[in-house]
Amino acid sequence: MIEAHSLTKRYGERTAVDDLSFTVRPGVVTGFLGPNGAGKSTTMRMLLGLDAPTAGRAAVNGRSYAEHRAPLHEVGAMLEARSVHTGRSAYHHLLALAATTGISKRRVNEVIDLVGLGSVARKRAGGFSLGMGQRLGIAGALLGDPATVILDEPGNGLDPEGILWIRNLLKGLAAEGRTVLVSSHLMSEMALTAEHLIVIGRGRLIADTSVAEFVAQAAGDVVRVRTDEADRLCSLLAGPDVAVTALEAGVLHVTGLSSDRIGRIAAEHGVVLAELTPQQASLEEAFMELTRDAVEFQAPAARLVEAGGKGLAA
Ligand SMILES: Nc1ncnc2c1ncn2[C@@H]1O[C@H](COP(=O)(O)OP(=O)(O)OP(=O)(O)O)[C@@H](O)[C@H]1O
Repeated sequence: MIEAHSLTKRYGERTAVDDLSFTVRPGVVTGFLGPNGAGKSTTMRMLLGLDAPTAGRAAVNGRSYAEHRAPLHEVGAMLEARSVHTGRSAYHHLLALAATTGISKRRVNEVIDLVGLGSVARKRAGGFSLGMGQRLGIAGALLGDPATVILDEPGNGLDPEGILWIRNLLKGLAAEGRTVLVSSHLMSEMALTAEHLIVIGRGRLIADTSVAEFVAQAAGDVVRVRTDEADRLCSLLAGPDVAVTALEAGVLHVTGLSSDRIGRIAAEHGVVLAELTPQQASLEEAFMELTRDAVEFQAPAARLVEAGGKGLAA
């Protein structure tokens, strides 16, 4: 179990993490999401005692990291996959790590097999690909057979097979009753891996919810409508809380009205609909929607136009 209580970290004027509280429970994979610069890495470093909070406190399995007598057995982490002595082999890197906490050679060989590095374990880690480096980082995190695992972007640099492997690994670790907190930018992957999400933006908590609820909350009542009379339908749907976006010719995305209501309005006015589909947002869309105000660097977004307003956004 991981607990953050009002965690705050300031760097001079900049507040990287702002009064952040959450609990990560064992048994499910929890995704840790947020736009670039949201404070994910800073939070993870504070959970691991690598950064001191300006205020608040963090606990892993009931105690702060520093209070654990054998921290590698409590929490395994991979923050930067490349924090490896590049001249050492994967085997010797792990052996050196193991030696500091009395972990056996047998366990070193076990984790090497677990992450699929058996054939290259005696090679210099400096020559490893990004994906192999990630596997080595994960091996290091699992060395102490920890009850809690914290991984920052573990899928980085992995090919599709590697991504599938990490998904199954994380789910397996959670199924064994471990606490698994994992950050990622790969939303589609997170949707398949995580059951629960903690989403932050500008250092603050945006959501602490299940993946299903997160998506449902963001999806709102978007309905996809296809018709040859898009402009006319747009005027007919006009209302104070209704927004219509034209994504392509003849296709409208409507929010603020149910598909039932849209269908009735169209029928009343003889507008023929070729499609009327309530939309399920992807995790990516839900994430973009809920963190829109929290991103640091923003590209111009697609324009939304009130139905019946000055026209449709292209
Ligand atoms: N050592 C530091 N000194 C000053 N500012 C820092 C330091 N570390 C992080 N920051 C700032 O704190 C904020 C949060 O950074 P952090 O790396 O935790 O975000 P992140 O969510 O992990 O981002 P990314 O997804 O890009 O990795 C950023 O604005 C960053 O510039």
